[in-house]
Amino acid sequence: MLCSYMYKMKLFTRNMTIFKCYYHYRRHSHTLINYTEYPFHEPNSSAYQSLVKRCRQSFKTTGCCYLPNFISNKTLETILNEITEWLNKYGDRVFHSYELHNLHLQETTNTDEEQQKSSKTVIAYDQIPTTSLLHQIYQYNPLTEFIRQITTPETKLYRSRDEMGAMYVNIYEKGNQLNWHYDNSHFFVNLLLKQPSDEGIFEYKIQNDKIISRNDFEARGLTIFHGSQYRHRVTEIKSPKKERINAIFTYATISDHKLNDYIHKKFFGRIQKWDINDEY
Ligand SMILES: O=C(O)CCC(=O)C(=O)O
Ligand SMILES: [Fe+2]
Repeated sequence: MLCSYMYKMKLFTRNMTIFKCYYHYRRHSHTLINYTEYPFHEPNSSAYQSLVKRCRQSFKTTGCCYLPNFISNKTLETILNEITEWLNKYGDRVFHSYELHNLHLQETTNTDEEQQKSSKTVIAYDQIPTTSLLHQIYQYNPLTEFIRQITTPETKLYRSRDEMGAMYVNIYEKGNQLNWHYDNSHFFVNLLLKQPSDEGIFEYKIQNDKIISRNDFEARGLTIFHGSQYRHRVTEIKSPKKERINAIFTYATISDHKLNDYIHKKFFGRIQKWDINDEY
């Protein structure tokens, strides 16, 4: 009797262990982020701690921390399908921006100033459904905490509250580029979703105007870049069949960060918030 009871208990414990392993596997294998390389779910682990250290060091000394294979192939595929769906639905209501600007992304005022030409298509935050994978990644608290530890470990960091600029998707097609500039925000976080190997390349200038060309950047990679300190650009897409797609995640050290109407008009082509419910 006792023996049979103990046997059942043993079986139960074994099944529980199998279930726990399976649950852990499901949770962490079929999720958004590549948890094997980026163990955000185990912030106390030495693997996580050394990732933070390495990335912080790289951001501080070179202005750039690049995390290849940040999301899985499956996540990428779903995100790209979602973007195609939005583009089909929204048609020409996404913003195609054409800009002449100076190095600080302002309108050029005097004729001596070098004029920079930029153009791209933008899907704004209020056009991105809350159910989308991009939204889930942006809203993932451990990612925000990681970004804080890399960029501003001495202060708090919040996701932006801006209706259009908190997170947005940039699409560069033939003739598009983002010319040399410094960002208004301290840094940017960029999830690459499509990257041709030889066009639409992210470049930045370091000491003595030396240009660093990041030909090594690939779709699925995440970049944290000190855009207020380093002049940077995305080179022109020249071929008709190539495109570069990326999502920008915006953070701020204040809890209610919002852009003004002028910036909304300039970068998103409108002042009025998009009512996503009207479009479905
Ligand atoms: O699209 C990129 O990779 C760079 C974007 C950028 O420089 C910016 O949003 O300020
Ligand atoms: Fe920038």
